[in-house]
Amino acid sequence: MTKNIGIGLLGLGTVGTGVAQIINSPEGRHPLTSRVELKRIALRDSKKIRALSIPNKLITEDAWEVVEDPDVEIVVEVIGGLEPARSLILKAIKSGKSVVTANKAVIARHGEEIAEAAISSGVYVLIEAAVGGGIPIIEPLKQSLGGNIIQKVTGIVNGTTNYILTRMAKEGADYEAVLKEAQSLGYAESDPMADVEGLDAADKISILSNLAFGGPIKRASVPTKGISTLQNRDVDYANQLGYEVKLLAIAERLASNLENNSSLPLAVRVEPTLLPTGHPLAEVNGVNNAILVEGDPIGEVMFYGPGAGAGPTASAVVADILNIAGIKLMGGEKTSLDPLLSASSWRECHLAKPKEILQKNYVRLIAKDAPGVIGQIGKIFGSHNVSIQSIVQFDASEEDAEIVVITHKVFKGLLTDSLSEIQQLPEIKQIAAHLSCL
Ligand SMILES: NC(=O)C1=CN([C@@H]2O[C@H](COP(=O)(O)OP(=O)(O)OC[C@H]3O[C@@H](n4cnc5c(N)ncnc54)[C@H](OP(=O)(O)O)[C@@H]3O)[C@@H](O)[C@H]2O)C=CC1
Ligand SMILES: N[C@@H](CC=O)C(=O)O
Repeated sequence: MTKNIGIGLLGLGTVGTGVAQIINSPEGRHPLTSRVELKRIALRDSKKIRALSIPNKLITEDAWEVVEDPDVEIVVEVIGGLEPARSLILKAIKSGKSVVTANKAVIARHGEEIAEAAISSGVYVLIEAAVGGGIPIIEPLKQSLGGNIIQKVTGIVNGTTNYILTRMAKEGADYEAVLKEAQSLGYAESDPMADVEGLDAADKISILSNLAFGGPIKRASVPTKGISTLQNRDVDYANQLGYEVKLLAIAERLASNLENNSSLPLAVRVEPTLLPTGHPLAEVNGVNNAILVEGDPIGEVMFYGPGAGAGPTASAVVADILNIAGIKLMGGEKTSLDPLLSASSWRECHLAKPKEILQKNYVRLIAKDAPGVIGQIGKIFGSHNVSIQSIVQFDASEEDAEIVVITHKVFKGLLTDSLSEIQQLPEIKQIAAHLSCL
């Protein structure tokens, strides 16, 4: 019998612990599970090992020992952050080891460099856990949907913020308290600002966009707005008007026919968005994520499930480990011959200018409660060709009114121009909120 495949685990926190638990309990699982073996595990502080029976000799506080260990054939990177994660991954690849990572931050920024290194070393880098936690979405985009022209990917891809928004909307829970809870459940990033400011979702949509449309975009240029400034009253007004508010990550192609070799324009963004009640993503609650993919000829297909936490994320990491182990046990790696598994880019893509993007909008204005204000607002929108779906007045106080406008789809530039003009009206005190709508 051939020897088992040696695994080097970088990180033994929420995800690393989940991975170790699965590998150490192969009974009842796929037979390949008992053919992979933890050989070395790194964490920063070895006193922090959780309730796991792991022999001391496997543990090190020096992550480089893991990537350099000759018994390690697959390196699993679940330490997070950019450095030393990037350098450890590159070193592992250079040493001929395949890599499995859940680190979307590093893949969104250095994915091209890592993919190129992997191809030239003939090893795999698999990233299923980097987007959607336990939901299979990377492999479906790389393989199962390969025959489609993808039009749009719309996702709830951050479990922490969806958990917070759900608890706030359903129970009126306090933002700070629910965020702490999400941290203690292992959902949040080590710096939870990455979750609540939308950065984690922007990492994930950059990765999905690359897979869906065939080329990388500049991660730093993805327009990103999180939920930290979202106000309860907007969630409340949205609900009254028949919408749910979710942090959506969207990547959409803006051209159907392209001249050969020209760059594909994309609209990619992360922002709190109103979804009509009844939209499939409006029903996705708690830590769950969902990714709706629209393609030709498939139409719409939605991937749904737990988007964060030890078990679901470890499920995706271990699936990648077993994929690679299976190939190795069958007689070796063959990545450079296997473009679908390696997922290298094949086209140039670029982000469209914001003013070229069509979207529906929710705008909340605070105005003096004076006759004719709504008419004036409507007139200005009309003069910029911004068509209004609804305009509703809510009373904020005795003197002030809150006016909520929902527009039809309009170029962002036209909306911005009309809001600048509306802001000059003497009756308008503030443009208090501007969100997009589906
Ligand atoms: N938690 C989740 O639900 C999900 C997480 N991910 C991703 O998985 C990765 C890990 O996340 P998670 O498990 O939650 O993070 P944790 O903070 O819980 O765990 C990180 C682990 O890495 C160790 N570590 C950090 N830096 C080093 C270093 N330089 N050398 C050695 N060990 C180090 C930490 O050690 P110590 O504790 O001693 O500091 C800890 O064991 C991240 O990239 C995250 O984005 C992806 C999907 C879901
Ligand atoms: N912090 C992330 C973890 C999974 O990617 C999230 O909340 O989704």
